[in-house]
Amino acid sequence: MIESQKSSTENHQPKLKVCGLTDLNQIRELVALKIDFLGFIFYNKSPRYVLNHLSLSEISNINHSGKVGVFVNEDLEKIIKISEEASLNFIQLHGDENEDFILKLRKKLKPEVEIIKVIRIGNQESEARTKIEKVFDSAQTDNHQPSTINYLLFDTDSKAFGGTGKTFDWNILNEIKIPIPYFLSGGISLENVEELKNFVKVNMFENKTLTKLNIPFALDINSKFEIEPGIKDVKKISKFKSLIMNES
Ligand SMILES: O=C(O)c1ccccc1N[C@@H]1O[C@H](COP(=O)(O)O)[C@@H](O)[C@H]1O
Repeated sequence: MIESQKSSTENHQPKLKVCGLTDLNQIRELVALKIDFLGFIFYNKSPRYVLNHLSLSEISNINHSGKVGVFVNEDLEKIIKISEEASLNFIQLHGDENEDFILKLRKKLKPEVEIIKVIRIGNQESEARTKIEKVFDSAQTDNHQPSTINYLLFDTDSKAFGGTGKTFDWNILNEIKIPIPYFLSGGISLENVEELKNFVKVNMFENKTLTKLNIPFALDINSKFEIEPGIKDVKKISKFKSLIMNES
């Protein structure tokens, strides 16, 4: 486990990712706010498609160690090229990428670039469990390195893949053993912040039989903190951060 994973699970304070960024001034404000992860969407069907607004070299010049590129069923060579030219630190696979693809990607990516695999959750706990097990079972049978996937990210299932602003039932995760740190995503907003804090607390104090990793490693916010797609409401993000960090 890398240092950043250790510190977050030990102090139980989830980190924060803001996704769908397209504006350099806003990115500077978020860097000043010490947001842990900055998400850029490289899916051209998204209304937050970053390359309509910023070039790869502009993204590369952003001085931050948590730059996440979000891809949906993208060509492997294209992910590698974008990852290198934009100096990304994390690759978020938000589509139906299979284990074979992920292994090939791992081999071609720079070793320091980490992989976040998204699992889209519907209404069924059993389905969520199967999806998680599938990712890790095949990793073992194929002799994959344990570090092929560094993080999971749970988002609400949808035909649009992501950015729907819809939540799933987080309690589905309560009884599932999640083997690596995860990002919690999907419709997180100021309106469900108390519910969210409660979810984190339940996993911290009541699920003693489960690993501490069941506490989200990071929270991922997006469409519920926007003025329009890709343009964030930085004040709202700052308020959310204070509430989550118990600063107010
Ligand atoms: O935001 C998008 O447009 C998007 C499109 C395709 C795949 C992922 C996308 N965003 C990711 O969706 C989740 C949740 O967003 P929301 O809070 O429900 O709006 C987040 O992880 C984004 O990375």
